[in-house]
Amino acid sequence: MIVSIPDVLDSETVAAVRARLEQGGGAWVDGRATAGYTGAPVKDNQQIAEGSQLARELGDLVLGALERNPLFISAVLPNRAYPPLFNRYTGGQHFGSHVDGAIRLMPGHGLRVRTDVSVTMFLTHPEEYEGGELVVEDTYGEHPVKLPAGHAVVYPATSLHHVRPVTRGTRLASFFWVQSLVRSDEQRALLFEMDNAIQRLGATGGDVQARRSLVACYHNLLRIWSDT
Ligand SMILES: O=C(O)CCC(=O)C(=O)O
Ligand SMILES: [Fe+2]
Repeated sequence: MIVSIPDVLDSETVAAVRARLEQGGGAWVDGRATAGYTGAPVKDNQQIAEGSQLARELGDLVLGALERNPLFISAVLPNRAYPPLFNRYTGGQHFGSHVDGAIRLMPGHGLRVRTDVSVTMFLTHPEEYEGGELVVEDTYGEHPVKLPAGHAVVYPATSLHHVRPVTRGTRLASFFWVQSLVRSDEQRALLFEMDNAIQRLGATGGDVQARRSLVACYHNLLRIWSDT
């Protein structure tokens, strides 16, 4: 399930984050620093050094905004998140097809995060650069994603994906992974659809008892399918 989450960061916050990243100077390092042995040969970008003060501060801001976003919560059912990273592609840089590693060690914690959901938060406007689409591959084909600054996309970390070459301008983004309460993308998608239907029934003042039964089913499925 690929879900776009609009308006996570407002334009002032995007501008403030970008200003900090653009002054990042020496904090920008070769993106291969965090790539595994299949990702590294196809990865050509830069990232803010993992664990740096800048990545921590801006990462908290991105994560805080997503954790207050009802659509993100409903689609991802987050359990724990890997601290957000920040990347930059320019001058033809790209990231070839790869799958994200299943387990990541949280820097400085010794805690492991199983990567169920991958997140990209766009920080540059689509008109500012050419190319740079995040393309998620699944059994239905290739799905190119290029969203306005401040919008995020979440997609199953099980999918092969790539970022097309940025042939003009610069693409800035934040990206990270979430261990969901529900490991299976199929089960998460069902719960998401059910939650959407429940919200619509609430908004349209539909049958209150039927809605209550659906809410009970939602929670009882979550009880069966979740691990914490
Ligand atoms: O830049 C992006 O949107 C995704 C980056 C990515 O796939 C990764 O770093 O594993
Ligand atoms: Fe990736």
